[in-house]
Amino acid sequence: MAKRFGILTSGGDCPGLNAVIRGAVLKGETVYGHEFVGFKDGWYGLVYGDIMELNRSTVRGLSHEGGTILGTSRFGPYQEPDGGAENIKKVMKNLGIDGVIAIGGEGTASASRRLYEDGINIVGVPKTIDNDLDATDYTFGFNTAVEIATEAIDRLRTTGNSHKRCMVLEVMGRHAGWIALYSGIAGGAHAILIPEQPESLDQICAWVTHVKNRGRAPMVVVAEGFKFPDMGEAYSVKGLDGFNRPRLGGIAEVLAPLIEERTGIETRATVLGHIQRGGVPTAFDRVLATRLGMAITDLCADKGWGKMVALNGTDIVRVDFSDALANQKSVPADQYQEIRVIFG
Ligand SMILES: Nc1ncnc2c1ncn2[C@@H]1O[C@H](COP(=O)(O)OP(=O)(O)O)[C@@H](O)[C@H]1O
Ligand SMILES: O=P(O)(O)OC[C@H]1O[C@](O)(COP(=O)(O)O)[C@@H](O)[C@@H]1O
Ligand SMILES: [Mg+2]
Repeated sequence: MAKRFGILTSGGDCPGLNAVIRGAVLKGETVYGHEFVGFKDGWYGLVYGDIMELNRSTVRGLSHEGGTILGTSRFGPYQEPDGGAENIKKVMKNLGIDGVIAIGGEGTASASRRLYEDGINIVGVPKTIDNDLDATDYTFGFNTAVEIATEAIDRLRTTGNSHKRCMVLEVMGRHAGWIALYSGIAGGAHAILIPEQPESLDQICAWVTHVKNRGRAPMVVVAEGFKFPDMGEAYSVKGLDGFNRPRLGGIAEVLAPLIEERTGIETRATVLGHIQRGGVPTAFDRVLATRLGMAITDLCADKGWGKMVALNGTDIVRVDFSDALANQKSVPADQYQEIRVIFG
């Protein structure tokens, strides 16, 4: 019997979300005869039954479009006064929805696990540009973010060289420094600073000075979540997000004047911000997202509630929400050391 599934995108947006939606709807309709709706603005659409129809024609040409046609938010499914599993079950029943497909990061997966434990038919697709979700080798959106950050480094290097300045580029990465590490390696940065590995100002300035003494313009890449050894929390001056977590961003603006003061080298900071999350996904991300979207309809057809699809090597596999949430995927110390030896 044909089934009807509701798709939502939750948390920070990320290039490739639309490709997942398209992959799911195309395969679900073609192979299983399933029907789909989209919940608008993340969990909000599920809690309030705010939906849009999804079918072959509404997902046409979507795989190269950034953002999410469904909208996203940091609204929580248990948010008072109307959230909670019992209300959601009623909404699903009224709309004739047999299962929910939640596309999101670790926050969305935590909420999904809780809903699953409370009796909701729900499956997940991992997304985050930060690439910090365990149980999947890569998340779509990450490759796109790395490409954008690498292009930014290339551009900063030419202007830095012209003025013989030290250039500091800040990229996203709340808990994990994957974007900084990959773009920094690709762009030949002279120092890469990540949340997992505190570095002292003395050490950073020693690298910068060494580069300058060789007649080069120093290029430093820093993740927003980077901390000096004496910092308890990452730098945050922008208040809280919709889920009451500190909004990060701006550590490059702190670091640049410190470098300039300490080394005497003129230094400029650039905060790349949401440019990393916008626009057209790379081919790699479109392929990964489309495959995950198609695989999630197989999971729905098999009633694999409580699970997510994930990339393992070149295969799309199924993992429990709990396994995906057991660990955060941080940059391992040895991978950082591997590149750190050539800093400066
Ligand atoms: N443990 C949790 N229990 C219930 N809801 C949660 C939980 N963690 C996150 N959420 C909800 O899911 C939303 C998406 O999570 P968030 O961390 O913001 O994005 P992402 O899913 O991209 O990591 C949050 O803003 C919050 O409303
Ligand atoms: O400005 P926003 O939308 O609150 O999000 C900023 C955060 O979202 C991210 O881009 C992605 O995080 P999530 O994947 O957990 O949503 C982080 O790198 C960044 O700290
Ligand atoms: Mg998150």
